[in-house]
Amino acid sequence: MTVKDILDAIQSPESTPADIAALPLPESYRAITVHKDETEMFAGMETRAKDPRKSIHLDEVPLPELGPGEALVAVMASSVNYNSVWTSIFEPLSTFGFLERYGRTSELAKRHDLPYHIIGSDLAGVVLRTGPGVNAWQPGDEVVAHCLSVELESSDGHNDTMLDPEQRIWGFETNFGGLAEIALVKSNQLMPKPGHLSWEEAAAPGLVNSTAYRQLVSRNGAQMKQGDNVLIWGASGGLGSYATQFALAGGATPICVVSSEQKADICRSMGAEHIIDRNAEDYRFWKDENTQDPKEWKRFGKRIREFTGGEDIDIVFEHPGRETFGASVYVTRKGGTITTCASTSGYMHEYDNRYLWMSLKRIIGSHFANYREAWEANRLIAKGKIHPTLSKVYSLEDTGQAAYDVHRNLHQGKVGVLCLAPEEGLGVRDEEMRAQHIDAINRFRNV
Ligand SMILES: C/C=C/C(=O)SCCNC(=O)CCNC(=O)[C@H](O)C(C)(C)COP(=O)(O)OP(=O)(O)OC[C@H]1O[C@@H](n2cnc3c(N)ncnc32)[C@H](O)[C@@H]1OP(=O)(O)O
Ligand SMILES: NC(=O)C1=CN([C@@H]2O[C@H](COP(=O)(O)OP(=O)(O)OC[C@H]3O[C@@H](n4cnc5c(N)ncnc54)[C@H](OP(=O)(O)O)[C@@H]3O)[C@@H](O)[C@H]2O)C=CC1
Repeated sequence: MTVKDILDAIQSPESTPADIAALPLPESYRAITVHKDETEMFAGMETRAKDPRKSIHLDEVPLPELGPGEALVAVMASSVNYNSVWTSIFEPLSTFGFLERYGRTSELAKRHDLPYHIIGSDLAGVVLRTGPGVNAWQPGDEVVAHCLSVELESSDGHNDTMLDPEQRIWGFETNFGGLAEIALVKSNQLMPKPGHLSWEEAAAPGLVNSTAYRQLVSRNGAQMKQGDNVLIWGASGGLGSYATQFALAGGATPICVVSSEQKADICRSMGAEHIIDRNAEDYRFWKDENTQDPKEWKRFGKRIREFTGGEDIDIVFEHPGRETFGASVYVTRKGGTITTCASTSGYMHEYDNRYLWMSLKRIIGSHFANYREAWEANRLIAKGKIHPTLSKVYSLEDTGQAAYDVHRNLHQGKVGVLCLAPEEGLGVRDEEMRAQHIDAINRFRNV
């Protein structure tokens, strides 16, 4: 039995769930990996020069054993997230340390501690097998998977599954991720695939959409409400393209920051009216590597006030980190919120704390989304209220190039990867609903 036979069975209109369940599993499959013996390959280089095309490999790997509560999924498509960029450049640290630490926790978790790391934190595909104790999902089910892996043996995570002490991001802090022909997930990561989307469209939103939902909308995040002025950095990027949609759909006013006219046009096409091109307006928040320029914060704040009729920002959707954080804290209104989930430009932030405490602002740390939030975010995609922002699709062989493009900020929205799907556009089950939303679904394509 080969992976090709699995694909044939999935694509055959005659296949029943029983046929999929009866398929023998292959001994090996193709997967995108980084190698443990290469973690020092970029030592001494500046971040920008580290090239994912050199560290990312396409390998034939053995199929992992299926454990209780788990599922093996035939991956039709996946997407590139920035966490795979971090893994591929071994920053801020090598992810093999995460796999070693996980491997020490139990006999079953030892499977993850390997000399190669199969990366990727999104998938759309078909359930092949489920382990003992899995009842809600069957072979043949068409699914997407969110990337929250938890054990839930500690009460710490029982209200909010992100607070589990054994919380991990699948395909980043665990092995057997989604950039592969087959993936291993915990069954509670599975969610129904939205029927109006193709495999690659369905695989695109998962991680970033769920993260933006918690960070901006959820009671665990900024609790955005109607009329809020929301400053969104990278508003046409992975996270930002969903934050912009949430702001617009929720009756808030996004103030979108981008770095080119082309990206400004994308934001306008989503319905945003207030757009700041940070390149054209040439903000220099840092005079040199160690000194910020509050005059530039003020110039930025004045520009925002021009848009809002004098109002300041209720919520900042932060992720660039060091480069922008001082400005983000400054432009937030009295009592407003800065919510942050990342530090792409550097994690040692500096800001003037007087503007935080004297104006009673709050900084909220946010990370991915709990089970429920991930489910709610996927439901919004399935209902056609939020749309994928897929721009370009790569083959599995070209994943290194896809990660390079994301690392160098050459992409728009999300980039997809075809895993088993032989071409784009397959997997749509609800043509009628698709037709209703087709312009929004294609908004980011080939721009
Ligand atoms: C969904 C997608 C998401 C993204 O894309 S996010 C972006 C990508 N992700 C990242 O860049 C994050 C990568 N991860 C990291 O950089 C590291 O992962 C962390 C900095 C988050 C954590 O570092 P660590 O070294 O793993 O954790 P420690 O908690 O510092 O543990 C080291 C030792 O320090 C002890 N310790 C922790 N807190 C305290 C404390 N408050 N007082 C004293 N000791 C402490 C621990 O127990 C442990 O000890 P012992 O080594 O013996 O096990
Ligand atoms: N904690 C979590 O759960 C999650 C964290 N992340 C992290 O968030 C970060 C962003 O992810 P994602 O949105 O998918 O990435 P993308 O690269 O798709 O988008 C980020 C956008 O941010 C803007 N940007 C980048 N650098 C700067 C800068 N120095 N100053 C201002 N704007 C900047 C760029 O837009 P432009 O050039 O148009 O301004 C870029 O397109 C990554 O570090 C990622 O690891 C992502 C998802 C989940």
